[in-house]
Parts: sequence; structure tokens; C-alpha cells
Amino acid sequence: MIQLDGVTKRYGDAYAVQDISLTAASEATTLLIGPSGSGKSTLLRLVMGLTSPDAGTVTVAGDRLTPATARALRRRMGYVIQEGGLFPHLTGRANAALMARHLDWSRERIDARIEELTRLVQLDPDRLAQYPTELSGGQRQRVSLMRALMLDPDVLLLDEPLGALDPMIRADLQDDLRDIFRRLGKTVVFVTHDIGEAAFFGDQIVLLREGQIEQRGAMATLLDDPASPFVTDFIQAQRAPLEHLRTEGRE
Ligand SMILES: Nc1ncnc2c1ncn2[C@@H]1O[C@H](COP(=O)(O)OP(=O)(O)OP(=O)(O)O)[C@@H](O)[C@H]1O
Repeated sequence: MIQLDGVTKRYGDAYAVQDISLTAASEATTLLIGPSGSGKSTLLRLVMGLTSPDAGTVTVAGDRLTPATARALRRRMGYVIQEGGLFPHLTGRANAALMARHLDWSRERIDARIEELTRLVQLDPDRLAQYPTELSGGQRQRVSLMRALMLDPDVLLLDEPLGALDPMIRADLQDDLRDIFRRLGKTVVFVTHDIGEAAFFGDQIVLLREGQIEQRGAMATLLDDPASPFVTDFIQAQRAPLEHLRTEGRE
């Protein structure tokens, strides 16, 4: 579980995140959505301890995040970003095993974990000998997910992990990811711009606006009982595929 209490982060005079209190439950997926600049990535970075709040507290799996605990707590969190963030000079395997090697895991233990994760993320094991530039976007994100899961973290944070993928690969990975989240039962926090993706994954949807929570709840609640016109506008701003064909009377 992740808990934020009254968390504020300012850059200069501007609030990136303002007085946010939020619980991301265990064994559930919390979706952060909102316009560009609304504070989604800042929230994830605050949870990772990559940036510290000006006010408020962050608690991860029961432990309060402070400069003193951040390093150890970060090992209990897996983090995946849009382009994967893999090191280009390391093979897929070396990228996935990086933290385990840093922690002096034995070769046997690393090999066993890599094999287990390769099966979980459904990656052809041969791909692991390749460098990130030799992999497709979807394969890269599967390796990124392996890296994030290597130490079997309590928490998985994903910042637009599928944003750079073409629609068919994206749909494939969405199916696989949802299955993986359900199987692992971890606390998952997932940032996306895409309403459809949020609805597909989200047990809880948190819609941010200018660093504050505009509305949270199930997607059906945001649709049927919007807290403000902004909620409706945000949801409706995303066109359904082929919508224009209908409005042009071609269906
Ligand atoms: N390191 C930084 N220095 C200064 N301002 C920052 C920094 N990081 C974020 N901000 C500002 O904080 C606000 C929130 O940014 P953040 O990246 O969290 O938004 P976001 O919702 O993730 O946006 P996007 O969807 O475009 O990724 C923005 O106004 C941004 O310009």
C-alpha cells in the first residue's frame, strides 16, 4: 500500500503537486490521469523518493519515506518509464539483472529469477542477449518490466509505459500487463494520458488537475457522476476511434 498525506511539491512559486492525500491499495491498480503538467510524474517521483516533498508524508508498504529510508525503500519499488529507460550499452539480460548484481546475488539466483521473469513477461529468452536498440518498443518494455520486477518489489510504478508503442503492440501489452498485475497482486500505480487505458486497468482512477485531485473513484463514477465540468471535458476530449465517420453519416 502507498499512502500520501498532505503532500505538496513546489518548483519556485509554482505548485507541481498541492496538498494531495491519496491511498493506493495493495493488490489493486491505481491510475493517475490528467492533462500535461497536472503533476502525475511528480507524484510518482515523490513516491520513489527521487524528489522530496515540501510538505506532507509518503508511506510505502508501512514505512515512512525520508531521505534516510529512501534508498532502502526504493529497492522495494519497481519503476517503468515510457521509453523503458534501459541502459543502451547493456544487453537486455544485464539491464534486467543490474540491481541484483549490485546486491551481489549469486549467478544461479540471478539466472533462476531471469528465467522466471522471462516466462512471466512472455519474452523470447534469445532477446535478452540483444541491446535495447536491437529490440522493438514492445520487447524493450517487457525487459523494462523484468528489470522493475527483478527484486520482487512490493510496489510497481509505471509512468506512461505504453505511450510510445503502436496500437496493436500496445493492446497486446495491455492484455499481458493486466494479467501480470492480477497474478502478482502488488500495489500498482500507473500513469497514462489515455482514458481507454485507464478504464482498462484502473481499480481506482485519480484525475489530477493543476497539482490537485479533481476526482477519484471508479471510471464509471467519473463518467456518470462527474465532480465538475472539467471531468466531463477531460473524458470527452478523447475521440473514440472512427467517431468522425459516424458524425459524417457514413455508418
Ligand atoms: N524538475 C522540475 N523543475 C521545475 N518544474 C518542474 C520540474 N518537474 C516538474 N515541473 C513542473 O511541475 C508541473 C507538473 O509536472 P509533471 O511532469 O508532474 O506533470 P505531468 O502531469 O506528469 O505531465 P505530462 O503528462 O506532460 O508528463 C509542471 O508544471 C512542470 O513544469
